[in-house]
Amino acid sequence: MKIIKFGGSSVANPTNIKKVFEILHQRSKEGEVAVVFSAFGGVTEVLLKSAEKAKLGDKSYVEDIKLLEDKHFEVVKSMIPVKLQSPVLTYIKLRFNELEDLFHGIFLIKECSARTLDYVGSFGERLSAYILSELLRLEGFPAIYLDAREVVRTNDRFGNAKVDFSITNDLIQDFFHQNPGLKVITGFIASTAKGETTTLGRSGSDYTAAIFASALQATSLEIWTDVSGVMTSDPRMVYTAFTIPQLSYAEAMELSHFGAKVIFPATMQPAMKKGIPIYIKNTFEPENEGTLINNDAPNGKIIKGISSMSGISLLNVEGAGLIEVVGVSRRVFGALADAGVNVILISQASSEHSICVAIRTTEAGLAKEAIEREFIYEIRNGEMDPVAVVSEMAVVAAVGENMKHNPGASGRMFQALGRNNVNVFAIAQGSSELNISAVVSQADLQKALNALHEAFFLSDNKVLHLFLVGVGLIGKALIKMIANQREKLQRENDLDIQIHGIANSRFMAFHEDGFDLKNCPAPEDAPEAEAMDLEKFLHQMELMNFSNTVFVDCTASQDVADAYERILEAKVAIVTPNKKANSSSLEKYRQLKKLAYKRGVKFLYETNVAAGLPVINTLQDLMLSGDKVIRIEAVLSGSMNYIFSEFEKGLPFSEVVRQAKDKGYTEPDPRDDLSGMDVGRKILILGREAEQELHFEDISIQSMVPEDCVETKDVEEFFEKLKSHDKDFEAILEEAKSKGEKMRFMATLENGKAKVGLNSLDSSHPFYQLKGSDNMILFTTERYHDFPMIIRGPGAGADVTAAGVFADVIRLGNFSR
Ligand SMILES: NC(=O)C1=CN([C@@H]2O[C@H](COP(=O)(O)OP(=O)(O)OC[C@H]3O[C@@H](n4cnc5c(N)ncnc54)[C@H](O)[C@@H]3O)[C@@H](O)[C@H]2O)C=CC1
Ligand SMILES: N[C@@H](CC=O)C(=O)O
Ligand code: NA
Repeated sequence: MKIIKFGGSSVANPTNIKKVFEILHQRSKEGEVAVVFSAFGGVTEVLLKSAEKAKLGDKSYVEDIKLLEDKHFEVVKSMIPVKLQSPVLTYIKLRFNELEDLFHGIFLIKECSARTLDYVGSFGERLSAYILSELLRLEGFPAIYLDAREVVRTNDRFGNAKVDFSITNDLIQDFFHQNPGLKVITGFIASTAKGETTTLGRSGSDYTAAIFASALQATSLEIWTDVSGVMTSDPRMVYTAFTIPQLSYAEAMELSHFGAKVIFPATMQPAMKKGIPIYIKNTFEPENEGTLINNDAPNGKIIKGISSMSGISLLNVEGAGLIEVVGVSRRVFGALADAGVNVILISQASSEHSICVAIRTTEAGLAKEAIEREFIYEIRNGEMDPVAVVSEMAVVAAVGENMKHNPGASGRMFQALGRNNVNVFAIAQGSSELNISAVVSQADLQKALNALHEAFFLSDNKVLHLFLVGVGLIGKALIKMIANQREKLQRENDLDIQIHGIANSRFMAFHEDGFDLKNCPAPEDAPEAEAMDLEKFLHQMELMNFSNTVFVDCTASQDVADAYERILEAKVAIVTPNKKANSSSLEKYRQLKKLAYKRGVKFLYETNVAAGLPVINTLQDLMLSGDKVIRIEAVLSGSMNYIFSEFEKGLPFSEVVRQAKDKGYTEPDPRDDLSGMDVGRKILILGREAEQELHFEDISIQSMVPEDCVETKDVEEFFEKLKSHDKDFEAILEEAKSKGEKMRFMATLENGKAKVGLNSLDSSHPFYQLKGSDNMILFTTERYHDFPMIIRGPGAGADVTAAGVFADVIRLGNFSR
């Protein structure tokens, strides 16, 4: 015998009911079944609310009841042939006549006792199970309607009655013995010995099913609902949550105690006692295996699920007067119990200085008052502080039997929370080691759940959540590279990269699950694109509150760079090719580094200098290993090197500058390159990385921008004007040529002073050989003294730059968890 229970959503309308029949056809082929039904979706709520309305003298209950009647009529009219409808419609009509009388009575006397309310509530299941039994007969099942009030005996605690199992079991067994056929049972309702109607409380229909399963020694109990079993976490907050295939009874109890409201622990009790396996299945996705709850859930992962509870407040009872005083906790919890406050979590440190309890925020005022009343004298005498209440809290809990055998569970849990900047306010773990709970702020809940979910379930895959500002040349190339490498990274590096936010200077867009990177839209073409607003962009990034969030700045914008402090402060890592932050004031540069360190996040900017060439990392390694930089000589501009080496071939200067821009070597505004500003910024950054106190004013820069080209209204006009100077540049070229030399735009740094400008070099100089967008950096240090360390290669362009940014992102993967 198998007991199968369908919830309200499974029988909410004819379409759903047909799905239920398919399942029952299939199940009854496998052996004997009995079926328990809830009321049609939403019916019980309306009944109870209408009773409340009637009690308050609100006549609109009449319409509510009429609508309910229609709802039931409709099911019959659409599912039963006209000729056969009459007796079923009559049954419904009679029940609603009864209901009308009942409500009229409530309306008149303005009173509705718990007993009456149970009677009102019983109509939902009585109607649904009766109608469904008739429908099942038409479907060819030998269906027998069973009003559970005939067999389930309870005491008279109306609203939440206690079952008398010895009588109930006998009655159920007798009924089944005497009535062969498919029993179609009303969930939720029962009766007292005197025949008064009672109900079984929250999730009462599940309980009914478990009672029958237990009485009949069923082989299994199936609970069919609208979700595919118990999930690893709340899928509305954790998009990667998945169905847990198997749970032990204890694990299911722990999980459902918190967020996972698929089953209600008490309802499992009768089935659990008999060791009957419980399946949680989805009526709308019957092929999904769902969750099996039984005694021998295999222990694979360290934990089975992560649940949560919102709307929590923390009460802190604290004071020197508590130390080594016996009976304090009895008084605290006694006061709370007397006030009817439910305690969700308790934590007391061994110093005994404070006791901390988590309760529902709705009960916080009451709780504070109750404790302060109890300790009125201690508080007056200053032995104890007034009770501190912190609201807007939530509880997250990692649940699983396997934690008993795994010392690393709490380490992993708190590491994941800490790394993601989730502050933990209180911790509790029972000695059963089935559950570790932490109290966090409500604002951090989603991040906490995701961080834990990743740490425990996706541990084979770290996920970086990117927010990319500046989808220009470099930004686009970066997206393409990530798209192409993503699978390999997942497979071979256990790393996944998702992009949740994209922006250019005009538009921004977001995607909860991450954009489809193979077909990533431009920000302006993305669904729900909106005008770019940096403040809003950051706010949205913070709201999404992912673990391992990375802000990628591929703009050349000062405004974006100015936001880095705030971003690091929020424990979000930054990767950027934008030089503006590191080349602003020395204090700012130092402050950003300090902040990143303090907040435990990375700020990576390898592409600030020489694009993807490993210059910054190399210099940092030299410094960390104790070397000292004596001199840096470098060609640091890909565009300037391209311009001056291509120019030799005979094209007009302005034309070559345009080519450099078209090839993606220049800054968004090529005057930044020609003016030496870009190289100035780079040598400044190198100097600072070499631990020198370098300010921008310490750099002398020779600009190559003719005076009348400085103030042009846009880049086009600049190119126009530049043409008129082609002759001047040719003259410079001729002079170098006449000496057998080449022009190189260089930067040098020595003795705390930096110089940037055009030099004419003979063939003995290492820079003489440079071609195209090449950069070359010579580090003369204490260790590399006689011969400098040399780094050379293309130092500008979309691919080499995006690749450098990408490498920084991948590097972050090594730090994250
Ligand atoms: N092109 C190259 O070879 C190299 C470039 N870089 C740096 O990479 C950065 C990007 O360069 P490119 O992609 O070539 O420039 P780009 O002009 O093609 O792209 C810049 C993007 O940033 C967006 N943007 C500008 N201000 C913005 C703001 N306030 N908010 C949002 N978006 C904004 C623009 O709309 C554009 O989409 C620059 O900082 C540049 O110095 C670094 C190394 C090499
Ligand atoms: N415009 C720069 C590239 C970015 O740093 C260059 O030409 O080197
Ligand atoms: Na670099």
